[in-house]
Amino acid sequence: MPLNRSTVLDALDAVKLPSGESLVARDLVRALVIDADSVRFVIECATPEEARALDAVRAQAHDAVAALPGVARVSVALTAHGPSPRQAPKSAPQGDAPALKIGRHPTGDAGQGPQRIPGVQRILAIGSGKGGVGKSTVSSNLAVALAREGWRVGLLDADIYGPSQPRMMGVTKRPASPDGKRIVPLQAHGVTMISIGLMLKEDEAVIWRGPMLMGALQQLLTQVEWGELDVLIVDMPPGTGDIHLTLCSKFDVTGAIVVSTPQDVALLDARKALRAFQTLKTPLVGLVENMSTYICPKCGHEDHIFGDGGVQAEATRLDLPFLGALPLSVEVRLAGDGGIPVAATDSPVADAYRRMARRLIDSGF
Ligand SMILES: Nc1ncnc2c1ncn2[C@@H]1O[C@H](COP(=O)(O)OP(=O)(O)OP(=O)(O)O)[C@@H](O)[C@H]1O
Repeated sequence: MPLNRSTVLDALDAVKLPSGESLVARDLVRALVIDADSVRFVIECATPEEARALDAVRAQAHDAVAALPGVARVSVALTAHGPSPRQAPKSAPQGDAPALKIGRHPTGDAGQGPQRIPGVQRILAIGSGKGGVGKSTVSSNLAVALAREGWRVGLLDADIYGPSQPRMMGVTKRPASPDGKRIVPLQAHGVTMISIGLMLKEDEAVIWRGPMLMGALQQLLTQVEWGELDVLIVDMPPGTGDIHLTLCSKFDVTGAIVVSTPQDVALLDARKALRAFQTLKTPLVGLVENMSTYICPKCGHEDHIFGDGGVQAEATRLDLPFLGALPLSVEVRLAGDGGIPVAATDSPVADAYRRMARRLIDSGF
């Protein structure tokens, strides 16, 4: 019997949960990677409590796969979608940083051209001209909205100097690195994610420049076990710099989205970000207007406090798709701070993200 995805899933189908259902029938198996004689996968539970209760199941799953002909190594990680209900995520990562040195000089691939990541269909960079316009908020919510539309989504927080995805996605667990080389990503709200913020030791400041920064990004892209993904969203640092250069020149980036608020000054900066992606020959997938209108939570009155329709007009001027406008809403901020992105809720803003995700999928980018 050849070792492949279906033989592994058949073996896992025989592993039963305490409820009597199989692991496969409950759809808990994620990020299955078969690499020659080694098999890796993740059992993703709904809550940390459920994950803790399944430790014995994890061991049975390990043994079931290890018993298959041709398997020499098995690695099984047990993760949860997100934090327990009612438990606010703590901002500092819990536990020790993984035994993996992150941050190094890039390894050479001179002359090979842009690299693809095995199993990853598309890489989508999300950038902005300046900080604070909501690029990370849009990245996490779009990731969740795409996952809710059925896509297999990865999220890489490449905002090296200000990683905010652990807080926004409610993840505080350290990623594991069983062999000091591969990094097992985390799961939250249906999204496979990693952030440089989860990889660093306590109090370790990132003071890297140039090559070290490029090497760290290269490690996160190539050493994380992303599994099969329809899209890997990369939350870029604001502005333009070494991370942009590395991502867009060394990797086969399918497209970029630029987020801006409607003010003229923000748009001026957004133009710089657009030009940087164009210079790097990264196709522009579209523009997003964040903090578009303000809806008063008390009276429902809608105000264009940062101006009106500026990003849409810019998209028309540049002949680029306009992917949508998102309101300035306290609910968005509270959701982000609480580790449950608004797109994971049933708020009207979640609907705006759902429409944006649909537009993106339908664009066939
Ligand atoms: N539509 C919105 N309504 C209300 N608050 C928002 C909205 N979008 C973002 N915010 C809040 O604004 C702050 C900045 O957002 P975010 O971190 O996403 O910006 P950013 O562009 O990624 O900034 P940086 O790159 O500097 O990290 C956060 O507190 C976030 O919760």
